[in-house]
Amino acid sequence: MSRVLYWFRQDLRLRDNRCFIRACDQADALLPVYILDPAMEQPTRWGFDRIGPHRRVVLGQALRGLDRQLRQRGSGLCLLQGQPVDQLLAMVRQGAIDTVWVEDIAAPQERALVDALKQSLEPLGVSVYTGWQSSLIAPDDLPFAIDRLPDSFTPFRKRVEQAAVCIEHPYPAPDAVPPWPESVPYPTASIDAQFDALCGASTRPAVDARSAFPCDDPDCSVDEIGAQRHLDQYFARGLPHTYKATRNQLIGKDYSSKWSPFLALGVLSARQVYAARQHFEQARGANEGTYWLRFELLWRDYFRFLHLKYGRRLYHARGLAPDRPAPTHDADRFERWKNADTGHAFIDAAMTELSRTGYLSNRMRQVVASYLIHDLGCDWRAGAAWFESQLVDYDVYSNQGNWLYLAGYGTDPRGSRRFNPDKQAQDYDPGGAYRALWLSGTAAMPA
Ligand SMILES: Cc1cc2nc3c(=O)[nH]c(=O)nc-3n(C[C@H](O)[C@H](O)[C@H](O)COP(=O)(O)OP(=O)(O)OC[C@H]3O[C@@H](n4cnc5c(N)ncnc54)[C@H](O)[C@@H]3O)c2cc1C
Repeated sequence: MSRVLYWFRQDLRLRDNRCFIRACDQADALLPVYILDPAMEQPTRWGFDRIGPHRRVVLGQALRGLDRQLRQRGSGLCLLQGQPVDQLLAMVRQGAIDTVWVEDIAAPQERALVDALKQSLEPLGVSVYTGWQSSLIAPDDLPFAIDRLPDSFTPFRKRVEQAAVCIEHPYPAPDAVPPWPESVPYPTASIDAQFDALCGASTRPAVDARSAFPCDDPDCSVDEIGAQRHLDQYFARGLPHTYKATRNQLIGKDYSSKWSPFLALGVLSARQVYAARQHFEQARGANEGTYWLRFELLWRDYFRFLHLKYGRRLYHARGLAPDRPAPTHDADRFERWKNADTGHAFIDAAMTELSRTGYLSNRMRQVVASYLIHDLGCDWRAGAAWFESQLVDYDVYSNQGNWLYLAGYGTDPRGSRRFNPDKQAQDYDPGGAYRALWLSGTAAMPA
């Protein structure tokens, strides 16, 4: 009799969740667990909450959705709160668990937790298995070993494209999930009540009708069913064909795919997105828009592979460029940036959008990050931490990689990247509609 515990982290889905499928195959009894870690409730070293209100909303949606999927298959989600290793150790004892499965996340804190878990459990005879599954391309399918990953994106993309690397098909969800171990009782309260009790239902942010990704709208629900619905409507409306032309716009729901919140919580896999895109190209034709979506997914992979190659070094103040001067910081300027009070209308509009909605276009992420680092002289790590707190699509790899890249401590061969905010406003908000939307509500504003 094999009793397995599956620890869900950034993979809150059943479809194309290879580690979960393997755990199900192996188990006679299986306990699916998610842990709310109090470390995430601690303020950051920069003095604000590590998880802001919009991130709590999407996490709640994803966990409720996962619980529904599990219940439909005769199981359910065991929601715990506490230090993860302690919690898992207690559940292993209570459930007489012999095997733990968890997705591999190649970021230092996430890896340290798994290392600590192995140290606690392996002496007890409990095996801990990890599996890599968050990239589009499996690392073993790359045309080079990971330590030979090119140090900038373009050669990486070219080599992957030249090698015509094959992308695996997504796996279906398991039809049934093994029952919980008998010694672990199902909770009496619903997952809604548990989540609200643990995370505080009263802290829900107000709905903002201007949002480019209104996470309170049922159409945007960040769970497995919502992800499929979102994907279906995006392709059905032919939006990939216009993606290249619209991707730098700033207002509305459709200028970019808005796949990122689903991917970040893991309610959708990159392979599912890719398969849908392939199907769309076969049925309705490829063009530069469909190509460019693939191109962006390769950026997402690139930051993942950089973590596999460099790990902890990406978290040093000077990242991959130890010979460059260390970042400077000014706490007062940082506060003003974060609170949309810099006096630069384009920047303040974006920082308002971010804190009101938890989403920001890629263009404005680049502009405000560059402004913080290169115009205000602040530490990129403070900016990265603020994005981590706010973004509904926070993804450790993409966030760290993009901030490092803009600060010039990453892999960009051109060194640091400054975006001139006045020119950016002229180019991307020539009529001032974006600034008007976020600074005064509605009225158009001169450039
Ligand atoms: C400073 C900074 C921080 C960022 N932090 C995050 C983050 O925490 N989480 C996150 O998912 N993305 C992050 N990005 C990347 C990018 O801004 C978002 O992925 C994108 O805006 C999400 O919207 P979308 O899904 O509509 O993207 P689309 O433009 O429709 O792109 C499709 C998908 O490609 C991927 N992608 C697109 N651009 C990038 C990129 N530059 N880097 C990595 N992947 C990309 C995403 O998975 C995205 O969902 C950051 C960018 C910057 C400049």
